[in-house]
Amino acid sequence: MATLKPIDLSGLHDERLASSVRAQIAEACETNGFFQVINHGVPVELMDKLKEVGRKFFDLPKHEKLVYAGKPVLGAEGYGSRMVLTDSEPQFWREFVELHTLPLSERHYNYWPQQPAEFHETMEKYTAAVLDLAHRLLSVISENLGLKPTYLKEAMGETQQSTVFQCYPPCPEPGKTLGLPAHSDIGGITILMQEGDGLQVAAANDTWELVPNHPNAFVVNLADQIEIITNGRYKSANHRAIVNSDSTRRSYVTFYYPAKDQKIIPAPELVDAKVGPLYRELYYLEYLQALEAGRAKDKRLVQSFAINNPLVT
Ligand SMILES: O=C(O)CCC(=O)C(=O)O
Ligand SMILES: [Fe+2]
Repeated sequence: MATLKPIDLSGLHDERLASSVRAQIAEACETNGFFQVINHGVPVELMDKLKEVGRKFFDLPKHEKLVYAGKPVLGAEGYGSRMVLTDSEPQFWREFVELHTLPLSERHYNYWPQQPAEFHETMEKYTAAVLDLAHRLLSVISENLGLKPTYLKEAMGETQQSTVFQCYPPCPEPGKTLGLPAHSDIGGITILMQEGDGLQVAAANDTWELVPNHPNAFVVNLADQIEIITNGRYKSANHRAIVNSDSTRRSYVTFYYPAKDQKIIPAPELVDAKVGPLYRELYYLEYLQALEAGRAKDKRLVQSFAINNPLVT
């Protein structure tokens, strides 16, 4: 499992190893689109620094964090918290800060914490390094599919990027809630680092498989728009975050996704001429609207864009 044994990306620069690394990425993408990477080119000191500024922010008194409170609407930015225990629907047990970083015009600095003082500079450096990693991964993934290296990047148009700092405090009754309920990511590709175990990905027979925390590794997962663009060759897997009773867990999640007016189309090269495309064309805005209208409980959101096809489950 590529989530258990991280893929060593340094091999991409070594002629003798590159094809094996590419094959490992292809296999992970075909399995469930979840894998971990090490030696990925993002400096470890920068990863540690982002974790440090995140931790220092969450450790501030509540009233100082509320200065950055976001509005409860889709695509909102800023600080928020939801701590719900219930016997019925899975709920949230988390604090978070969500910040847009790209395009530059979407950086709303009023939501960016002023404390700790190094927050802004660290965010800027970290998200630039993670953007570069996203582009390198998208290029390998495109080539693995027989497409030109820039295919997936271009298919998503002008890059949008945001980072969510997630903080899951200890929970007195972890069986009665979830950090984050099951979902697939709606954008293109997600790059996450975690502190502590708690991320789980859907496995066979309605079970959940832990994505173990490897220090200095990133967890990469493919999201819904990649599923559509690859015409279902690569799936966007459901995942969730569980909580525990004795320690705080944090994760730092960077989303890469299309602009609202970007048209998303299954790559013609990946469409079987006899079967036709498995998903319909859409503008990304329609996807956001479908999300806002509510996810169907028993199916993944991306299935509502499938063209009546039993191959899309
Ligand atoms: O905290 C985690 O490990 C999962 C976060 C996640 O899935 C998300 O933010 O979309
Ligand atoms: Fe997610």
